[in-house]
Amino acid sequence: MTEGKQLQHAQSSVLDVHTDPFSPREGRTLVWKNINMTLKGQKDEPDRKLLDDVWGEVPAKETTAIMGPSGAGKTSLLNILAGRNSSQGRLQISADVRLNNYTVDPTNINVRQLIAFVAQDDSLQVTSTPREAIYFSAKLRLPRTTTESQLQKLTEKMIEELGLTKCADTLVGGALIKGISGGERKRTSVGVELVTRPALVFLDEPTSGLDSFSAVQLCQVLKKVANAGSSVLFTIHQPSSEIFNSFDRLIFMNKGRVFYQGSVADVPAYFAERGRPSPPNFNPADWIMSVAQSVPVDQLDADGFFPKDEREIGEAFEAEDGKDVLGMTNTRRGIRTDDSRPDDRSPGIATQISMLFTRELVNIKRDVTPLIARFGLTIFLGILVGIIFLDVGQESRDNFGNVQSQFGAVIMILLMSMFGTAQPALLSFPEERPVFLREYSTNHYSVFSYFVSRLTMEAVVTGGQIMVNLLITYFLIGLQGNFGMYFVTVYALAMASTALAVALGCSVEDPKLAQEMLPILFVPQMLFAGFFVQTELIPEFLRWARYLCSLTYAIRILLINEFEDCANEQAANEDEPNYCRQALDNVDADADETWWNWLVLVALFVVFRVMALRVLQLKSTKFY
Ligand SMILES: Nc1ncnc2c1ncn2[C@@H]1O[C@H](COP(=O)(O)OP(=O)(O)OP(=O)(O)O)[C@@H](O)[C@H]1O
Repeated sequence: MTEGKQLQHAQSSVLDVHTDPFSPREGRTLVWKNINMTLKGQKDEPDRKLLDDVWGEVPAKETTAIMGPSGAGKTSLLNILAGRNSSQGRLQISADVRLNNYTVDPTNINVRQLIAFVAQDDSLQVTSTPREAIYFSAKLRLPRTTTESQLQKLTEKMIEELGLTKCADTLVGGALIKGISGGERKRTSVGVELVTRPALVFLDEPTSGLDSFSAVQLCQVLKKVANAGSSVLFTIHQPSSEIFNSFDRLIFMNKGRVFYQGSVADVPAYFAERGRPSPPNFNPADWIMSVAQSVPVDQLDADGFFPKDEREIGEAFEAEDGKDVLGMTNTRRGIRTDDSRPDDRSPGIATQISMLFTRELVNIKRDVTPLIARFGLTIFLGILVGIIFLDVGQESRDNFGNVQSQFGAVIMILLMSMFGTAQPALLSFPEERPVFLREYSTNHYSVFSYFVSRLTMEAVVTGGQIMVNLLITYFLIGLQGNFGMYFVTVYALAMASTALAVALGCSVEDPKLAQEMLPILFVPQMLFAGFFVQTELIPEFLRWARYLCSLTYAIRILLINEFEDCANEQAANEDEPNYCRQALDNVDADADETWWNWLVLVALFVVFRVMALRVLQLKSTKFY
């Protein structure tokens, strides 16, 4: 070969490594023993052993299937190994799990991020297409040196291998948006994980919902991944004989115990030796399933099924000081091997934020109904309030009733903005939670990047919403305070309220529960703001709470903006009652302290945002 050709060859093989999802990789062997899972009985109930001394391994370069009757413990085992199940409540789990013979705690987020996990319920962004979902995963998880053209080629290859070409540009879809079929969604989830060339791949029932052709096609893809060096482990229900014979290894679970473990090729001999040979022309998978389900356990035990763990796996390696499992150094974004170079790092925070922000923009564009509803409602309520308080702001302020109506109009604008912006923020995270947790736990981006991209989007949408609200209400009502001051104050209140809403939203798992929490968000604000009940009438031990209510400060700033001039003018005429001053006094508004109100309003925004970020960080490491 000439020098030029050698160079060309070297360049093309470098390109292949980056564009081929099945390029060779260093494998990892996962070994486990003594996995027990017990459900503690209540009162006199006996304990229930759900997994009993389960042992096994997933060697590199092989596909291992977990099979067994319903309730045998397949999903429990897979979830324990993938760190998605741990002791809680009455459930007690103990396990000795080793990765390359280093003891690991699979629930540790750093270990979880080493495993590509495809869950049964695929949590994909509903407004993305399969092509976009796979590209998003590749872009954020592959080394930052991967070029755009390599990412595109890799994505296309993955789409082709998984038979997704026809639906590559159709939306994934969900409950309210029509999209690709369940099987296509499943294959997209698989593609999202495989595109990063992971060393460990776990899949929970990847073939369920697929037709037989697609199921075979998917198993071939998994086989290719294993051939490239990965360890592949998956649960499966009722495989056809073609699929069954395509696995390398089988772990057959029965009643929480290992019923068979070993090579698929050895299955017929194993059953024959124990007096249960598979009849000719019978799907071996169906046969072993029928033996496991129809023969009493005592009999199976006596026949020599349920093999004991006789492997000599020896002592686990000790992790070195300052290093985590596998002799790896723990870094901010997961575990990195010692020999990983700066170029191997996945993209930084700026790319993560820009990718997330762009996806959110596309999401809004494709699912525009919530945005239309949000702005539509703002316009409707703005017009309603504007008509009810039409020109009230222009009325003489020598009259108590007029000042009271003007006071009411300002409060209405603030309440409307607070409700209209905080409510969607409260509900949005619980809805996005499954996608966020999946992506975070598979190392797509940091919590901080997710948080900043969400905050930026919220800031833009909230700004627009407040502007629309004020353009209608301010002019219809005929308010006299400075318009710019109205905008910044209402905007600051909306951002502080959404900050609290986001903190609450991040702390609950269920969108319905988030809905139930709405009153907590608003009722205290209204109670402590001083316009329903005077502060002096609130029990002393509760008065401190008003300092936490952003509404209190926004009201003061806006009332000063609206009434301060008139309060000073009326003060010149000492014989007349000063209604503007009374309105300000009612809420303890003092023009000399405006800066203080601003300071607290901004501080509340910052404190609630940091609180939300912390809650999100804490919650994101738990994924069961
Ligand atoms: N958190 C839990 N609390 C109580 N029981 C549990 C829990 N998780 C699993 N189990 C019980 O453990 C047993 C094994 O459940 P698992 O979901 O692992 O079975 P499986 O083999 O995956 O079943 P299937 O094929 O039907 O999905 C079942 O009897 C189940 O009810």
